[in-house]
Amino acid sequence: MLDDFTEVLKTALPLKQAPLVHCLTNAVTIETMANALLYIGAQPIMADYPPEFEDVCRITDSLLLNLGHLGPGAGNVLAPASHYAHQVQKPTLVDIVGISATQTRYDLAQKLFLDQPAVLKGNISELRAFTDLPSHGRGVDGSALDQGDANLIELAKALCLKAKADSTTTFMATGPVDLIVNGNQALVLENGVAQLDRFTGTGDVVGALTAALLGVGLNGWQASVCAITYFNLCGEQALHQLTPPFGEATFRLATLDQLSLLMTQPTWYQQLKGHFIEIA
Ligand SMILES: Nc1ncnc2c1ncn2[C@@H]1O[C@H](COP(=O)(O)OP(=O)(O)OP(=O)(O)O)[C@@H](O)[C@H]1O
Ligand SMILES: Cc1ncsc1CCO
Ligand SMILES: [Mg+2]
Repeated sequence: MLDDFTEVLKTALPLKQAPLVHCLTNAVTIETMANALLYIGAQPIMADYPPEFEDVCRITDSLLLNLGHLGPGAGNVLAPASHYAHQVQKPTLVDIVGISATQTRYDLAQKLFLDQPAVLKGNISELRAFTDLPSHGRGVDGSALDQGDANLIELAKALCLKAKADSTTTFMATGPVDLIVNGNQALVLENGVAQLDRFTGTGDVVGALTAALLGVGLNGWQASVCAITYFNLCGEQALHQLTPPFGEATFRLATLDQLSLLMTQPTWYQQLKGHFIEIA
């Protein structure tokens, strides 16, 4: 079954057309996100002024809502964008950054979920908070204490319940290993390197890549597997190419550089590592 995904990866990247992605995102990593989209051959538009939403929605292929840095009146920005996209069936990704930290983010995440985004993502600790499981998340960072096989199965089951029968949302929980849940299917992805946890915005970039892939017609499940695997292989390749000693900033740049390079290697997708887990 994992072979089906290698086929999706192989056909999805390089992109055959450039999706235009509407991003409502945080001020910390906004530039990294915009450039990451350009590096993979997509196009970003950052527009967070509600009167523009209708026009922007008309020209864009997907919507990304990132809760990372809520400004005054954020509820009046993210929720209307989400409702509008839902009405016109624009594929949407919600990144629930920091929801273990504040009640405001938790409430907003639950509200946005009601609009049935194609993908709802966060790190493993954020997804545990979203499903009301105990979470060791701190600020916007996930905790290794929320990893481990038993925790992953517990989270997969909670997400399954959360989704209910008619939901089409794919859930993505990132960390040292990543969990993807859709309906009663759960997949654990195993690519990546520990250094990806040492610069900010790695999860935000994975969200942007996923939104771009939704914009070219992949479903939530396919887009999630493809985005995580591609980004994590970029990290693996960066580490492989650097000669020690090197600092975190050098690793960050090398990883971002791989966003445009890795897909030019004809067999990049063969490095996908993962396995399905039983949650029935
Ligand atoms: N220890 C690790 N080993 C392998 N891959 C990792 C590790 N930590 C993170 N990653 C990868 O880095 C990406 C981002 O995951 P992470 O859980 O750190 O996101 P995040 O906490 O939302 O990040 P940010 O808040 O900085 O945007 C994912 O693709 C994940 O697989
Ligand atoms: C550090 C930080 N704080 C809010 S958003 C963000 C970037 C990671 O999402
Ligand atoms: Mg994050």
